Amino acid sequence: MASSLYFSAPFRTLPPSPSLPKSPRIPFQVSRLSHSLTHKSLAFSTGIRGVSGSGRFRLRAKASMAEKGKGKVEVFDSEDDLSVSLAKYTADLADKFSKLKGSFTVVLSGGSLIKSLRKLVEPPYVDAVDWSTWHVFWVDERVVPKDHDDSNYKLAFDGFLSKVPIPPGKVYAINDALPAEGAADDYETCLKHLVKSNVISVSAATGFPKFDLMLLGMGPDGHVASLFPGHPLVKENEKWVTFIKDSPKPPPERITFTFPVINSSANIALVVCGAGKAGPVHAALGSGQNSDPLPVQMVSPEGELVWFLDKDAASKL
Ligand SMILES: O=C1O[C@H](COP(=O)(O)O)[C@@H](O)[C@H](O)[C@H]1O
Repeated sequence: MASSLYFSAPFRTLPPSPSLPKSPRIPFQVSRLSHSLTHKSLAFSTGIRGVSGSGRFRLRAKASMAEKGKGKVEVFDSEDDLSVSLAKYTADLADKFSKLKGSFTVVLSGGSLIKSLRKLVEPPYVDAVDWSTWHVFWVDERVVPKDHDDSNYKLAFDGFLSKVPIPPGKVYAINDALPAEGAADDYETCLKHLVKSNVISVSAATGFPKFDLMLLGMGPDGHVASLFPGHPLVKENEKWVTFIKDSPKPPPERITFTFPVINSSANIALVVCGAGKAGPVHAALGSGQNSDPLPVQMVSPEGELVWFLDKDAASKL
């Protein structure tokens, strides 16, 4: 299973793996590629074939991927298979951090990511996870009321948070009564309080908050959070949380974590599905180089980066 690469201790409260859904990951070949990518000294240039339910595809990796620390790459036959593995990965990390320090700080995106978390709110995880230790944040949020259809909070509440017993006081939504700039400042102040009270760790390397896990989606243009290609916000390197009033994707007003915060994370999962996103995935993981990197290419955490791709998103690799 993917998670066995991370932890030697099994997730004790869960049933033994035979009763869990079988690993849907396109097996072995991709797993070997993934493993190799974590070894920076390993120089290789290889074409790797995997056979999925619906045909043959090819993954190609070069030494430069490993050297640049592009992370581990997991490719799944379908989005459904991906969601099974993402649930286990998230539950394992929650278990690890909760045992280590009594809490688990997790940052959500909006968009399709929330649907891909659906297996986490089903058995066995819904009953086995200790939800009381979770602290939930948003990597970006649209400046709309919390009950608005564009709200990332509403999306997460409807699809995830309303189904699990995370204490409401540990779910940190933005203040939707404030305009964009005020909401960003307010959220940053909230994070600073939580750092002071040791709920959120700090990166010794950067001084920015260090979340245990960020679950990031990616748009078809290669944006992550609300950091869009070519927008000056991608270069923000002092603020923790900033705002945008001219988002190319509606709604225009949003707040977003900055790259120094994103990249101080202990773990990042980049969850990407669909052929419409294959181009940016190729830009990030393929062998070519572009002079003006897409935001997704700027995701480079001090901890572990794992790509969860369905085979359509990986189709250009
Ligand atoms: O606007 C946003 O888009 C991205 C990507 O969304 P997706 O539906 O294409 O997966 C999302 O990660 C971000 O949180 C959201 O505000």
